[in-house]
Amino acid sequence: MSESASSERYEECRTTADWLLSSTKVRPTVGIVCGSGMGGLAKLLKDPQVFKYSDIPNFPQSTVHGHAGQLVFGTLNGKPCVCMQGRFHLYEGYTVQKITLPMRVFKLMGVKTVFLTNAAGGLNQDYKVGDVMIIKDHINMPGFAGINPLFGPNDERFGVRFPCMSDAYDRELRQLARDVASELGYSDFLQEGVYCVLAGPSFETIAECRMLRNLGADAVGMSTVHEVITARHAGMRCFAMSLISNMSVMSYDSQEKANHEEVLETGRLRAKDLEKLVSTIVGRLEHNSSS
Ligand SMILES: O=P(O)(O)O[C@@H]1C[C@H](O)[C@@H](CO)O1
Ligand SMILES: Nc1nc2[nH]cnc2c(=O)[nH]1
Repeated sequence: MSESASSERYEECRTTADWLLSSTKVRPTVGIVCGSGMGGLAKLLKDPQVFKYSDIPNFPQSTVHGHAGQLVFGTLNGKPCVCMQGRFHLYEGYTVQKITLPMRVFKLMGVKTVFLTNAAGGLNQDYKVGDVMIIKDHINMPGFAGINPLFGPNDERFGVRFPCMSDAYDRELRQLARDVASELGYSDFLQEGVYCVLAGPSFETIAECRMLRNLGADAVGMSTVHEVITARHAGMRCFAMSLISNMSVMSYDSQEKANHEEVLETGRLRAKDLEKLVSTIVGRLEHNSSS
């Protein structure tokens, strides 16, 4: 990508952010990205203002069942928020830069903290379906093949050329989440671990699951990491959680088969708990963080 193409990308994000800021009075400091089947979070926003992705300049469209495809502004527990009810994935055919455009738009709208949720397969055999895993670190598999949202000329208006990723998942927010989960009586299904992103859309083979587990991954999915890299590059704090929607198949004797319907069904079963967890954490942000 040339310098001028990089500059065009900045202008593209600026146009989108300006269009949104002129269309709503909400000035969000918190950005939320809903994972597969977890769009209900957006319904918690008070005085919601909804924009279909198809009406937002430069926004991609959601093509996946369980991702409604709209941006919702409002307040959550008193905090001005913008919530993506549906995200974009590499396997939909978008470039990694396009699927992460909303993070830069968040930044240009004034967002300080980003909350991300996703559905993921459980690789750690101590996990069970319905567990919620706070992400403490990630493995960016597409990154090993050169698929990184920061590839190409760096635009200093967003961030530095070589951003640190050892602090990608905010330590304070993870502690806050553990405290809130304990207060809500969620400790029995709370985990903390490493999320590995693959490009999808095919689910993993048994050999791939075993390899990922050996590499240190606790859960595997198809999202979040690109968004986190882009958000961290732009200086926003990140907190992310995986809902373990299915257990990865690790044995050749197993008859289990990963499928999207099970992913959405687990989302429905755990939806209320996830919503309560995220909204309570958001409500407490100012007591525990600078945002
Ligand atoms: O957007 P997320 O990461 O929650 O979506 C996961 C990964 C695939 O898009 C889909 C597979 O069921 O769910
Ligand atoms: N790659 C991957 N993504 C998922 N999203 C939800 N479950 C899974 C899974 O088992 N594997």
